[in-house]
Amino acid sequence: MTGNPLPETPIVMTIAGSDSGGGAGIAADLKTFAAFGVHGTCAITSVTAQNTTGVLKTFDLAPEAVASQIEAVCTDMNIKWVKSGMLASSEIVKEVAKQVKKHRLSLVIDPVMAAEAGGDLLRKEALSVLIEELLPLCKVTTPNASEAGAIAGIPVNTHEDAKLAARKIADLGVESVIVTGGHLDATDLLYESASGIFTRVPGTFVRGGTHGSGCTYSAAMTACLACEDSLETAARKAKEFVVQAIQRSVPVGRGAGPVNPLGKTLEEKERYLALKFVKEAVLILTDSPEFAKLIPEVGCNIGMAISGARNYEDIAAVEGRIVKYRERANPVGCVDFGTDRHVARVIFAALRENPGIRAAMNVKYSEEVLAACREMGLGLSSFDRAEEPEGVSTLDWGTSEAIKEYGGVPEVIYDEGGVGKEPVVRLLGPDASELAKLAVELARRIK
Ligand SMILES: Cc1ncc(COP(=O)(O)OP(=O)(O)O)c(N)n1
Ligand SMILES: Cc1nc(C(=O)O)sc1CCOP(=O)(O)O
Repeated sequence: MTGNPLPETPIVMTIAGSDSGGGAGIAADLKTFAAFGVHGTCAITSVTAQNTTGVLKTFDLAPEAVASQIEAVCTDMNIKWVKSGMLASSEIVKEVAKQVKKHRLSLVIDPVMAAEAGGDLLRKEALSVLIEELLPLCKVTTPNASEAGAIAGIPVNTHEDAKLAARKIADLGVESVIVTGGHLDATDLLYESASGIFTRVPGTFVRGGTHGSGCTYSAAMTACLACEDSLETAARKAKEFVVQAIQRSVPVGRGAGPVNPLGKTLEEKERYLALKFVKEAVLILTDSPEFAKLIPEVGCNIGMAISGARNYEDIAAVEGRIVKYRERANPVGCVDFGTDRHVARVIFAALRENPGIRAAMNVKYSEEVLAACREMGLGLSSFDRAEEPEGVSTLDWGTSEAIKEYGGVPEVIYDEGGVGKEPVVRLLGPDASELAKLAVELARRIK
């Protein structure tokens, strides 16, 4: 075969502790590496018994165990960029310095000292070893304000303090310093010692869900640098990445919620699948000559939600509905997110009861359609528009009423209409393409 070879996947490493709660340390780092599409490897320095409320115990590994892990990976794989996180003890810091020199690694240091929720992660006496032996070997270090203050020996409460601290840290022999701004405001400060230039990297301040954000930020920097981004580009991408990972934090545990580095990747996959299922459904409906007779006067739509859907933008459906034209079903517009309201309300009411029911569509009401549904063994429930209280959304209220009456989400929810309101039958199920097949089968059973 000829043609260009695929670009090599960069291989990176994290030298850090494990967090049993899955929020920080190597868990955050490896998820972040995966989200950036680089191959992540790890050398564990310490096993922490940790959760969202803090660090309960730490079990530091012997320096030889850390060295062995680095050796195993570096003698087998082509590694350039590595990051360090929790280094725990002077002995481990010294060993990591030895390995960085031996394997000529480009190092990003996240100078982890303590966990946000409480618990020391670097012994007091190890700080001077970190300052004297490891920091001079690194390309970039990413302290937060309090870590920058501890290294520089000054309190860091303002941007001017952060600038002074960054210069002092650079004077230790560090090429670039990024004082991350989560504790001051949302702005990070990047200092490049060769040029003496400061660059501000602004971000969005997000409250809560920040456990593991420092680890995620430095892992994102490492991944971007391994992909040959410039320092400033890497700093901007890492900032953007950490903000969206905090925004997607999942509420686990009773304390500081962990960041969710893979949240966006999974959401993108969900969006791809929802679009795919609805597009398949539209093809099934438009390819079937029988289906046209099930299209109501108001038109029909079919929609599917991504998992964890929160608003209309999380539901894919047909823009402008599906209408009957020349005795065939025709989509008016494209399948896209945020295009539908009615079917979306039905889906949201169903999701509240059963998160597995993600798709709905409406079809023409008739006694014959209801009889065919019963014949097919589908579960039916209904609501009466005459009983609708004032100030509610009909479909939100009506679907919930029908679900309550049925004791779960039925496959079919209908209403018999009202003054100026066409009666409608709605089909509900886990995915849009199966619903479309069901609708075609229903159409075949009626005249
Ligand atoms: C094992 C381990 N390593 C590092 C940290 C600190 O992580 P960080 O990203 O700074 O987040 P917080 O813990 O401060 O929320 C850790 N906790 N555990
Ligand atoms: C008009 C209508 N009524 C429905 C019902 O369930 O009562 S479903 C439906 C079609 C979907 O409409 P849109 O794409 O404008 O949200």
